[in-house]
Amino acid sequence: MADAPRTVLISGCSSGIGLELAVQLAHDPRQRYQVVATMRDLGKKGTLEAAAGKALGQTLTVAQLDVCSDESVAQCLSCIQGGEVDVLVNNAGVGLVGPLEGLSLAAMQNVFDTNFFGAVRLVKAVLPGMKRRRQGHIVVVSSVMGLQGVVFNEVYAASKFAMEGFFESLAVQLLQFNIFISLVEPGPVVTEFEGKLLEQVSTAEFPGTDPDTLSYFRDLYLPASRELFHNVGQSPQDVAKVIVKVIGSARPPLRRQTNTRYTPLTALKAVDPSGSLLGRSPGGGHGNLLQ
Ligand SMILES: NC(=O)C1=CN([C@@H]2O[C@H](COP(=O)(O)OP(=O)(O)OC[C@H]3O[C@@H](n4cnc5c(N)ncnc54)[C@H](OP(=O)(O)O)[C@@H]3O)[C@@H](O)[C@H]2O)C=CC1
Ligand SMILES: CC1=C(/C=C/C(C)=C/C=C/C(C)=C/C=O)C(C)(C)CCC1
Repeated sequence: MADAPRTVLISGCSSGIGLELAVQLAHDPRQRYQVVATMRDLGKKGTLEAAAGKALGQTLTVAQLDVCSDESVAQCLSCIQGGEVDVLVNNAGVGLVGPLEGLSLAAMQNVFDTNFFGAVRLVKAVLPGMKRRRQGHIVVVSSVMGLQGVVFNEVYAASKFAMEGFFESLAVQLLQFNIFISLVEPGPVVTEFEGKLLEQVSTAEFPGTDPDTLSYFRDLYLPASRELFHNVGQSPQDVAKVIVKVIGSARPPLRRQTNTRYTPLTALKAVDPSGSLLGRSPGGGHGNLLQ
């Protein structure tokens, strides 16, 4: 007899990786999953529902969840049968880019509240149940920026480093409960993520930033970043496919990068302790970004 389907709770399913992952899991040919696809604003559920098609109401349900709110998390879990989540996917996330002097502390705190504390809040809510049942899987959509800092992404990278440190630490004590943690580390992915950042940058004035830094950001970083997304950016479908494999694995990996074309950059730390290679632009198109 087939095993009962596993309940998978995913945050941030209004677009991008979360949406694709929810749809792929819900269409699993062996129907191994009951997907609770969540988003903070249910007004955006149309795209997901259309992509889910016949799976909607069968293997996929949509629920409200703002990872920054205790009440919203409690309310969402109370709607899941028995409150039991077998697989939690911490996917919701926001970016922040630009010269540090021009970014407000409130904007930086929002990045940590969403990316780091949002994931911690959800884990605290589902972990007691997983421990009681002595099984579970927590998947974290981290980033290559959780392994390697990137110029003008200081706060976003710090939030992903924080996730890496937190979940790597937690993974050890959970092994005795048969609970696995997997940090998935995509490189650039072509989703609304980049568009949201570019929109934020196009209207931002970055007050208090000197002209040299502003020109470094606008004339060197932004074109190089666009080029990188264009040249090595993955589709959310491809990233979701990797996550589906990780979820389906009998012995899930602690870390999984999704883009082999980006991997050399994440190896810099190990091969170049001097830091002198860090500023070299891939392809040489923009010279050395640090000097
Ligand atoms: N795109 C990329 O290049 C990369 C992305 N990542 C990571 O992948 C994850 C998904 O991003 P991606 O699909 O690319 O981008 P999208 O912008 O398409 O998706 C982000 C999702 O997170 C949601 N979200 C934001 N804040 C909250 C919140 N407080 N509560 C619940 N949901 C929230 C958004 O909802 P809403 O629509 O309401 O804003 C949206 O559904 C993020 O963690 C990101 O850091 C990692 C590596 C690369
Ligand atoms: C590494 C690197 C660059 C930018 C990388 C970027 C922009 C990566 C984006 C990754 C994302 C979006 C991860 C999301 O979590 C530059 C500046 C092009 C050149 C110097 C080396």
